[in-house]
Amino acid sequence: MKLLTPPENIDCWQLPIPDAEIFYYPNFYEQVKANALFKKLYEETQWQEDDITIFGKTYKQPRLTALYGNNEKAYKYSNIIMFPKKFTETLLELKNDVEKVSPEKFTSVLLNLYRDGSDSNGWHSDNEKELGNLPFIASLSFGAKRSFQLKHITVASQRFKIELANGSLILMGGETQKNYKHQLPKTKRPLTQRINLTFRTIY
Ligand SMILES: O=C(O)CCC(=O)C(=O)O
Ligand SMILES: [Fe+2]
Repeated sequence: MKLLTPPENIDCWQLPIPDAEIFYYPNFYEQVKANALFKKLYEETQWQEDDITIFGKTYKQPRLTALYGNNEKAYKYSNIIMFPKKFTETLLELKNDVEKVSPEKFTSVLLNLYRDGSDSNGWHSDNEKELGNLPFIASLSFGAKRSFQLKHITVASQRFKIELANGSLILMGGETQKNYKHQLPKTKRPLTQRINLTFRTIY
């Protein structure tokens, strides 16, 4: 797996990987602001712990989640249906900031809270039909730095990872969700909590 490291002092970096359009902003928020946002999001979010069913067995999802949006449309994945709560002021502020650099506007945000290194998010593409034909996703990270991995769906040798820093933003567009799966693996390193927000359009 190839580690991708952004050049120093860069605002926005396109990941050098084939068949994907991914842009990384290592310092979308400066550290003091990012820390304050972590605390706010941690406290304000109505976190839920869902069960997932895989091959007939039920497990606790290895993270806490929440869905907020400006429409009523439910989001279904891995046998879970989530119904959105109304955007909070904090979430609207973040959506507005992200939309300044994103070519797309968003209806919804899915939040993930990884409580420690044993919380994770397994291999998947964000390709549910309600996200449209070419899903565009903007992903903000706060708190502990975690490794985000990508693997090409048909070319096994194309595997990449990037460390997502506190206050960073990553945009995934074009055919990224068609050609790649991504994951946030468990790690044995002792880690503090991380909050991730993925802004999406749910049609
Ligand atoms: O936590 C992350 O960085 C990834 C989250 C993700 O892939 C998702 O919620 O679909
Ligand atoms: Fe995802």
